[in-house]
Amino acid sequence: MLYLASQSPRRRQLLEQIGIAFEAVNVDVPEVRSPDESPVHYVSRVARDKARAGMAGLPADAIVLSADTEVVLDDEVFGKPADAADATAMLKRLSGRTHETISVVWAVQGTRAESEVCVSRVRFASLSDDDIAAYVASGEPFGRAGAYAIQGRGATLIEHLEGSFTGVMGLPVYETARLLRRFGVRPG
Ligand SMILES: Cc1cn([C@H]2C[C@H](O)[C@@H](COP(=O)(O)OP(=O)(O)OP(=O)(O)O)O2)c(=O)[nH]c1=O
Repeated sequence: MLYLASQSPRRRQLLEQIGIAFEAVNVDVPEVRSPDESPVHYVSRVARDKARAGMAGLPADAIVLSADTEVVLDDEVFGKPADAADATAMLKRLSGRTHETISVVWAVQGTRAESEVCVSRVRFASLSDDDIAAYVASGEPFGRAGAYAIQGRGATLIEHLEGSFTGVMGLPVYETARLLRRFGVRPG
């Protein structure tokens, strides 16, 4: 049986989209980057912690899938904005620049643990203060790494994407399907 250790509705929706049967379990792990930790290592570690936390109380042969997504600009990691001021500051930083989104997916079964990394490059249009204020007022930035959602109104802020749309959204489905195949999990 496959379990998705995530409270993210996006991740559940994307896993459903590819026809994989699963049950969702809620996890909540601290997301704190160590000073010397590279962005990819950090994202991977957090995603792996989610899978390990998700294993608690499940049968020994359960397969647990988890993911983490962060936005990276100039080696700085942008998680979810704390409030409107934080969202505004992040969007100002992203405006007119290209950043990376990093998504790492882990599958864990007993002592076996494997991952896939998906890095995309996203170029934002130059945004006016009014554009940013209107977007923050829409509420969409909250709960989203980097204060935007590519699957929502945020799409109007993005000039160019190089990589994986679903990876930016939170669960890179190509990489996820490839990872799950290695554990014998296929669409039903
Ligand atoms: C960049 C971007 C992020 N996001 C979301 C995906 C993730 O839900 C969130 C990043 O936070 P995460 O910490 O990766 O995930 P989460 O806390 O929402 O869910 P869980 O840990 O329970 O799996 O940002 C979008 O929905 N669209 C986007 O374009």
